[in-house]
Amino acid sequence: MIEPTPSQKEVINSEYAAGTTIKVIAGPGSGKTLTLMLKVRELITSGTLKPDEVLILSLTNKAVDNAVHKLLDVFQENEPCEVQTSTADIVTQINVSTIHGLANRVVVENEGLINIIEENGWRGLLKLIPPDILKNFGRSKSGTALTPRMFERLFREYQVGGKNRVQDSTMERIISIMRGSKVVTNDELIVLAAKYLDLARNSSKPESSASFTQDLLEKYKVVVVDEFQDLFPSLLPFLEIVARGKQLILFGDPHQSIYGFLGDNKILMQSLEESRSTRAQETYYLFDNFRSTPEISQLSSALIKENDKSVGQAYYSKLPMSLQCQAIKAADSIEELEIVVREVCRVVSHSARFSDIAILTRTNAQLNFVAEYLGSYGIPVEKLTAQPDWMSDKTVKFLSDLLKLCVLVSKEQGASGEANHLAYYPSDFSVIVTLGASKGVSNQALQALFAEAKASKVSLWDVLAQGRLTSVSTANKNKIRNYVKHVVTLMEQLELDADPEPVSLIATLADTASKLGFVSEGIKSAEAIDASKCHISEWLKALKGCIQLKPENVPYTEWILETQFDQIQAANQFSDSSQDRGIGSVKLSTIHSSKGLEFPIVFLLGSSDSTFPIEKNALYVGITRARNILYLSNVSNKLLPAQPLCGENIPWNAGMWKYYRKDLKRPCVTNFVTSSNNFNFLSKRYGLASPVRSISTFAVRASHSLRYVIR
Ligand SMILES: Nc1ncnc2c1ncn2[C@@H]1O[C@H](COP(=O)(O)OP(=O)(O)OP(=O)(O)O)[C@@H](O)[C@H]1O
Repeated sequence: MIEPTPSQKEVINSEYAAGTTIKVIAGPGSGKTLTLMLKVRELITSGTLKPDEVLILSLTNKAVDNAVHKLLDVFQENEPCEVQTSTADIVTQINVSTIHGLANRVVVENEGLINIIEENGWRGLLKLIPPDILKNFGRSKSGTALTPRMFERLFREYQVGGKNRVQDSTMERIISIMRGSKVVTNDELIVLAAKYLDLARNSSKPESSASFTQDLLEKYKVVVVDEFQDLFPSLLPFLEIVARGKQLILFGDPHQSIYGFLGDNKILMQSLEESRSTRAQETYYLFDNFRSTPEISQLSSALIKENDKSVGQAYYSKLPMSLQCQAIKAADSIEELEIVVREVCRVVSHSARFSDIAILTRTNAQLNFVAEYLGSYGIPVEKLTAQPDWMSDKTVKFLSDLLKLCVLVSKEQGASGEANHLAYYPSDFSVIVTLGASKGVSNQALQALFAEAKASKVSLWDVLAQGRLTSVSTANKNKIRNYVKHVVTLMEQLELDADPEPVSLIATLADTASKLGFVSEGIKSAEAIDASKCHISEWLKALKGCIQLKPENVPYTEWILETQFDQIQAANQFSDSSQDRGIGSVKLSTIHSSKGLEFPIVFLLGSSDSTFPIEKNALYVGITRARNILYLSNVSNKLLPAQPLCGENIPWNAGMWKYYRKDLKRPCVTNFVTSSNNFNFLSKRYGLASPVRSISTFAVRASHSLRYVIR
């Protein structure tokens, strides 16, 4: 059990008072996240607040995932509290959410199901633009076809252009399709949610407001925000209204602010603080560093050149590890990765495991290159992303889109006449996305059908279901009839009112997806199929959790779609096991996705192209992820001192390994081998036969160790 330091205790025991603000500023590894969890535990176990009066907000699904795990940990280690409720029950009642997830719940509650546009949505919308217009309208610099991502960027630029923008009929048409089919971007979601909260607050009959919206205004007493330095100005209207009248507790580290491209965090913080009516604010600092060795901490402090305020009295300090940070200098990316492979091999020949190691890059493209390169040596790797992989899996998304289509179409069919004759129908977007992703339906056919629907003022689904297909070719007709037939069967099979059981729900959706010839660009290899199966089973786990959180009067299928942002919390709380996934793999992450995490060994890759150096705060985040060993490769930043970076003979540094094993509570192991036979064996298996660099004794040993660990 961890004993909080005096400064952590001050935060944990700080007084609860409605309308006040508590700000906790602390460096990496100072126990911010832990203190946040202990503070929440204290508020609840002391009886000050009930679990359902606490709202914890994060920016990414991964951070929510992390927070739920940590909450479960801190409540589990607590002595049995007076309230006879199990840990999982208490944690279930605490609302841990992403800001966008919360905004989504408010909007859905007030205007029914909406679509938050993602890559498949942009791809679908792109299919509605005729080729001649597309040609003039947008093209990549290299002249290649417009990708959904490029289209999304153009759309954003157009919207930001405001009143001064030159009207573009295609963009205007896309905007009206989006409005009509309830399709919003993430930024629009925040604005809409703030609008509904404001309406509810000013309503003369508050009891008439929807209950989640009302709860958000009244039920919660404390709003805790983790990583406040990552908040950006467009979140302000929503945050300000959610936190009004409550105690707002903000944890963060301004030096770790790395989302500057979304807007200035300082502007948001200033406006947020000014908007608090009482303006009573207390600021606390945590000065300890439980994570990094003094050698690594020294390097990170040199980078930010801490000012007086943030240099306080540390209560706890680690002993030196007798190893300075390691500098890697390479002529190009290949040489850089050759050195990384060699060093990975060196450390795993000793007490390190592959899972101790993280390789951090600046961009996703670099990350993919590293994954491929290490993979070619047979080194197991695992990519970390800002949200769990299953949430962005294309197959999971398609199945979810199919479900949404069925729910929306059946709602529209059940609606009274007044809902008809709309310019666009909510189900239109789901048809565009699902029909567009099914095999063999051309863009021209989709455009013709859409035009027909608009001319007749009926929904796109009605055009298809009524067989008004005169404007499309015979081949397309057959595909579309096939699509309609399978979707109609799916709607019958799903029995939407009868709350289908999650396993059969997914099985039925998957069966229809295969009959529709759904092709996911991601699924081309056997490995990708395996990964997709794994993602579907994780989704299933989340859906099972969702059932347990569902209010009685909402149909299950609608609940799944409404809460899709929050399923991560359900997946965690109701999971049967908390097994360590991916043990034995080197973690690969962009610096951005590594936030809040720590690893015993970190390789921070720069780039051989020094014209684009890593931004200072990102470099700071990367460096401070390391617990024991830090390699900086081709990181050129003038703010870093030339010393104490140096190259050391790590394998023979016995004192360092002793420290390493003690710190990570590892048994003493030695994997040494000198026989070249092992290398010959491995060189065939892992393609080590003709390495770019000469084969040293280390390579022999490392190869042997690879064999051990991979087995
Ligand atoms: N009082 C304490 N005693 C011992 N270990 C502690 C204490 N407080 C925190 N730690 C440990 O320090 C490590 C870092 O803690 P935590 O992840 O909460 O830091 P953080 O401030 O949130 O870091 P970052 O800003 O990088 O996200 C964890 O391993 C945690 O268990």
